[in-house]
Amino acid sequence: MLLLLAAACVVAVVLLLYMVSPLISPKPLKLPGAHVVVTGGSSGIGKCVAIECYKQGAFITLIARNESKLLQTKKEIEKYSVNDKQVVLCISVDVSKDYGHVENVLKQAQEKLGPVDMLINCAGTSVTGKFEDLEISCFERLMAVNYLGSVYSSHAVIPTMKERRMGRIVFVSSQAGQLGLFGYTAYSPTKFALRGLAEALQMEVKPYNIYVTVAYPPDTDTPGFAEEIKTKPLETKLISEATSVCQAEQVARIIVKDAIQGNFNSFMGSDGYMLSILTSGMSPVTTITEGLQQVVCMGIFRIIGLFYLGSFDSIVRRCMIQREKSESTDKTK
Ligand SMILES: NC(=O)C1=CN([C@@H]2O[C@H](COP(=O)(O)OP(=O)(O)OC[C@H]3O[C@@H](n4cnc5c(N)ncnc54)[C@H](OP(=O)(O)O)[C@@H]3O)[C@@H](O)[C@H]2O)C=CC1
Ligand SMILES: CCCCCCCCCCCCCCCC(=O)[C@@H](N)CO
Repeated sequence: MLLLLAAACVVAVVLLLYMVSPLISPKPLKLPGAHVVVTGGSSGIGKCVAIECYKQGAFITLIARNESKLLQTKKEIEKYSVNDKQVVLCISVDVSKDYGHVENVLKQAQEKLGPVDMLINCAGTSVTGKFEDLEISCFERLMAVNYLGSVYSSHAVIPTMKERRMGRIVFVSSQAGQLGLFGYTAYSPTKFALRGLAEALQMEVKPYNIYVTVAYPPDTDTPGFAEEIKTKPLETKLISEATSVCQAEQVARIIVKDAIQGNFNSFMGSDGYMLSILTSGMSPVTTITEGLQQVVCMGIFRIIGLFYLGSFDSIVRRCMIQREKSESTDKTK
């Protein structure tokens, strides 16, 4: 009886998804000649995203603070030109400080290279540490850069996208924006916040043919990651070993592909796949197969997830015992 009910449910879901499928599959964005803005485009994942779009014929605006890093990256990107009209524009601005300023520079970029077809919000930074060891200013700064920086840039380009009834907005979250882990009390909430923003915004702009993508990269080999690792607690390091470190080029390729297709979810690797199914919640689906996979796999992935959580808890406990031991031997010395 129960089995029959389950089967009926699955059939109903399939039918429903097929009914709404014309509404949920966007037309791919054409990159040749398109204007792509990449915040955080002078380093790491953002730089590789810019290169990937440039290789496919896009015009690029790079946004970051440090001017010399921007110019150096511009030169690097220009090596990959596919036609002699392509332009790489650099804008030095702090996306987290003054909304008026961000709005202004994006207006200037649109005057030079035309309306923005795709915005990739990649500017971001991380700080790890135990909750009580992190200064309050860290929480404020990370929220300002990672979350508000994405709000400001997106807010400045959405009106024109709505007028043109086309566009793509990408938010670069993190696997740490899908689950909370030891050491990420300041960072994770900023990445979870992007998901909430993306869901609400997607519902608003879908009728205008604008598609929102949230990317959840795992640890990725970038200058930012090299900086982060210097102060990572042992617990965070050990837990992060559950996934391997990705190459920025590979992460960028997947983000660009998903953004062009208008996929809401962008993940990397098998653990990324499991996490995205597990945390799909009430997020929009872009293909029928995606919805189906969520329905079918959610339960089994939860079981696998519980094993991961158990192993993370035991890492944290072991580290605590180890620490207490070494502290007490220190005292007896
Ligand atoms: N590397 C990783 O392991 C992962 C990274 N991510 C996320 O991906 C994004 C990129 O990370 P990654 O490539 O490692 O970072 P990097 O530190 O290598 O690059 C960060 C970029 O953002 C710019 N930036 C930083 N702060 C600001 C600001 N306030 N205003 C404007 N630009 C700014 C930097 O330039 P400048 O300093 O000159 O301003 C730089 O171009 C981040 O959002 C990060 O959280 C997600 C998952 C994993
Ligand atoms: C059922 C499936 C379970 C899968 C468990 C996966 C375990 C996740 C470990 C995540 C490591 C945190 C990555 C943060 C990356 C990041 O954003 C920073 N490096 C930024 O600099």
